Amino acid sequence: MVDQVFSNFLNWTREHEWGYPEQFQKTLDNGTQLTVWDSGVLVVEPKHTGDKDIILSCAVHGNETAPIEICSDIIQDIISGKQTVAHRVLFLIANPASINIEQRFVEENMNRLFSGAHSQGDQQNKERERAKKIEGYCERFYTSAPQRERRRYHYDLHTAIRDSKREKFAVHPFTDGKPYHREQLQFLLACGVDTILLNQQPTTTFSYFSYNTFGAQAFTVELGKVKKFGENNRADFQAAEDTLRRLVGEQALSFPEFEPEQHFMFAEAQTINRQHEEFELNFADDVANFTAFDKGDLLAIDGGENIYAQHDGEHIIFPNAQVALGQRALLTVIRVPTESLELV
Ligand SMILES: O=C(O)CCC(=O)N[C@@H](CCC(=O)O)C(=O)O
Ligand SMILES: [Zn+2]
Repeated sequence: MVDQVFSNFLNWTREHEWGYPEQFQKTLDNGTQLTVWDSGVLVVEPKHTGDKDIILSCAVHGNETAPIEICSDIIQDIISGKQTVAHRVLFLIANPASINIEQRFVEENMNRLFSGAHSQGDQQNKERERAKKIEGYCERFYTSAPQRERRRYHYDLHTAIRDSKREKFAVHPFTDGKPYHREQLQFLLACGVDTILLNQQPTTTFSYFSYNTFGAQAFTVELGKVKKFGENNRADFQAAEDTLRRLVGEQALSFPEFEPEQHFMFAEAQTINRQHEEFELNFADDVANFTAFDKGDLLAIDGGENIYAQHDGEHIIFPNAQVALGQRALLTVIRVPTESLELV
């Protein structure tokens, strides 16, 4: 079995879509230790590890294939010795069953199940069980690091359902007053991500969980548009892949000098949760993310209640009228000057 696990970790993971009860280990010729905690859960530890503990996750949504291809390629290059490893890394292929059915999720959107949401209410399903286990793997990974100063990172890689006027963007979890990190903005810029959405309230997303629970620098990173396996133009993702490989493989990353005008920051204006079966968006399915509306424009009708833009230049993100009741059907954001933010 161990040969199967490491010869193609993604394929083996997909064959055991809801988990695998045994662990596997392998030590590479260069001394790097590989430990499989579960299907889709791989810990990589170099012999002399640097000070970063990095989580790279993909397939929280199973039809977002480009991040899965990127993670799989990096994993296989680590196993073959082609990709160097300077820091501890936890790779998570979060929802393999949803990959297998080529859908965003099987029963329930996994990216609404973190920070304990998996155990709230009466509902039980495999995505809830998996989200709970994933929380445990993150805790085990961050807390089993060597006892010296550590820096924690988590990039949760996604692609978006709609086209986007700003192709690559990241969601920064709610900070509750803590400052933003210039180094992270520079890292994301090197990935080709020049646009950051600043959440203004806690969420039950994976990146908020890592940020809030473990103090990790954590982001949901939207790298492009949802496509099927094999249909992604990998050149569109090259900067992101190269930068993730540098993060894993180099002791310290250096970036060009921070220039505020290179970063496009947007603050959450409204989060519109669907409250009624009768819910409609007041714009077409092909209206792209980051399309701007003006104050007073009708955005959605929820059970007879009209929901309007509250600002000029209010940009729509992630519109989806089909979400489950109570879940986010639309996020709106407004541009904020980078200089107005507290940056360290
Ligand atoms: O394109 C869409 O509508 C959804 C893309 C996606 O999966 N986005 C994440 C964002 C998570 C966050 O707000 O941090 C999601 O909706 O789970
Ligand atoms: Zn997603």
